[in-house]
Amino acid sequence: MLSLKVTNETSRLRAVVLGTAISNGPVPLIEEAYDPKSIEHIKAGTYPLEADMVKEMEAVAEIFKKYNVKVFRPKLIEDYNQIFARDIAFVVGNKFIKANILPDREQELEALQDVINLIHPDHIITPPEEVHIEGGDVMLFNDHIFIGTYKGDDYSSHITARTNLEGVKFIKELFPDKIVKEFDLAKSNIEPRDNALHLDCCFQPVGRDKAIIYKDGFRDESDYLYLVDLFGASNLFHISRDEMYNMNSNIFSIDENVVISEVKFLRLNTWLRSKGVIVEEVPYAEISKQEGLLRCSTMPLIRD
Ligand SMILES: NC(=[NH2+])NCCC[C@H](N)C(=O)O
Repeated sequence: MLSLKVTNETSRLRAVVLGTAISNGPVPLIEEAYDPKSIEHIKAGTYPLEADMVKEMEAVAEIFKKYNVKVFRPKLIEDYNQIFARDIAFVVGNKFIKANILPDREQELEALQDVINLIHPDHIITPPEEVHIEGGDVMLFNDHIFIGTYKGDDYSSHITARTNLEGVKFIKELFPDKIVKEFDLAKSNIEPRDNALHLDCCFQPVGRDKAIIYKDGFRDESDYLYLVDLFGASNLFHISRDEMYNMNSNIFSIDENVVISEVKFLRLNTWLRSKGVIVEEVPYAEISKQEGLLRCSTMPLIRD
């Protein structure tokens, strides 16, 4: 049995699911893609090659090995995208909450059955159908749960809006002792530079009291100011529109002072090191073409 425990984004990692790029399938048609950055690369003929993405993910697996983190991988589904393990389920405290994910991605959860079998059935939660929620939108910060959502009336026309207000309400009811704060995120089906696909595409805590943030990812300035107030302006690393597009907020913490980051995130990695953080660099630029990065492709099961 697995004793699940996750209460924040940065405590020492012990067990994690890492997605896989093996048998990722052929280049999707534009109408099959479900995020604008993939569409951009399909149109440009620069959609990432499976072999390159497999190499990038193996570099992450190596780092987990170095830090003695137990790694689970999904069972392979032939010709199916299983890179972004983060979104299909998520752990809050000792609960494993199955996501109600985009229908295009539904089969990804079945591939985790071997992991799910190791979890006490009382700790597995299946939300009702009206709840839309994906793990990339759920972020833990000790007594807080942050949730990315989209409050526009045109929610249903945005394939990039993945967590609805029913999802926020569901988490509030499930964890009455937590401070649940939702954030209304900028969405665009066509321009990846104006699209915060999930909360982790524009914000993420790092260390004990710091965070990476992209101001314009928030539709409502008061949501952004809530985080400025909570973390303190001097503890926030602000990223630009291009840095957001390159997914600088989507690094992944192994410990309060150890992160995995992309090798080309020079400005961010320099800031992290200046704060005493050990930065394990990996190439992840090919994966990033699908509008996800390191946090998106990992799902923590146990942290200290
Ligand atoms: N947690 C994340 N930000 N995940 C990114 C997932 C990207 C994937 N292309 C999708 O649209 O679903």
